Amino acid sequence: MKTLQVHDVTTVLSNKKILDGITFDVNSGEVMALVGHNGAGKSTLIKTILGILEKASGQLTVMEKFDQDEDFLKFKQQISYLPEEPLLLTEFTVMQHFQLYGKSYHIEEEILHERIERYLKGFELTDKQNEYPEALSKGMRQKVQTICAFLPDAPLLVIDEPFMGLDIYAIQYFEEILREKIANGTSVLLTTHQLDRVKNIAHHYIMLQEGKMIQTGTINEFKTIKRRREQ
Ligand SMILES: Nc1ncnc2c1ncn2[C@@H]1O[C@H](COP(=O)(O)OP(=O)(O)OP(=O)(O)O)[C@@H](O)[C@H]1O
Repeated sequence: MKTLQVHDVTTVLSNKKILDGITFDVNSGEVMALVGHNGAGKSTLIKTILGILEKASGQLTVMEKFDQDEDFLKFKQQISYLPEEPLLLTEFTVMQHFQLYGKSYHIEEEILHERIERYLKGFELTDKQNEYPEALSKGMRQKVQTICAFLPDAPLLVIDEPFMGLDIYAIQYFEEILREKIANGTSVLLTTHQLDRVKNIAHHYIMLQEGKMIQTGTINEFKTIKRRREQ
């Protein structure tokens, strides 16, 4: 099953082509890493897939049936997103954020509570569940945002720079949950500046440069290229 199909996607911002003819698939249970220098177009690609930015042309399909142009709501419900910086709502407590995600993704009440309890414990946030974001540290806010992204069983998980702001224990727990999800068939599309940190999770990579795909392959191929360059 192709969880995500990106076909000839072009994005134009301020009359400039920021993404140019991007085409790739992510299969179920597969992890795709987007790499590239600052300004290569990684965030633009993610925002275009999520519909935060409008594509100028091309086609985006999830689960081989939900087209971004035809049924945006269904398309979006198949995707869970973890941004690089937490996007929490100041007027909602930690628990209220989780309930909001539960409602948006139609998560069964019992399952939702089980997951909330498990992730709060894993990220050592149980005593913070009734706090508002302003009472949390930056890392704690990122943990809350991570839990929000982990709660749904969405087939595609999009992560902008994983592990951002998390301590070593939180990174270990993050990886544990991520691996569990991947083993259960979740596909992951992530961006990273440090492929070394995700080389044991990712299966494939795409290298972007000035909005174009200049290289793609398996992570093992990437490691070989990198080694050759370093020799
Ligand atoms: N709203 C905008 N209007 C015009 N140009 C933009 C806009 N947003 C981004 N860009 C340009 O698009 C290009 C790609 O930016 P993008 O943020 O996608 O890169 P990135 O690969 O995510 O970089 P980084 O690694 O620094 O996060 C850059 O040249 C940037 O200046």
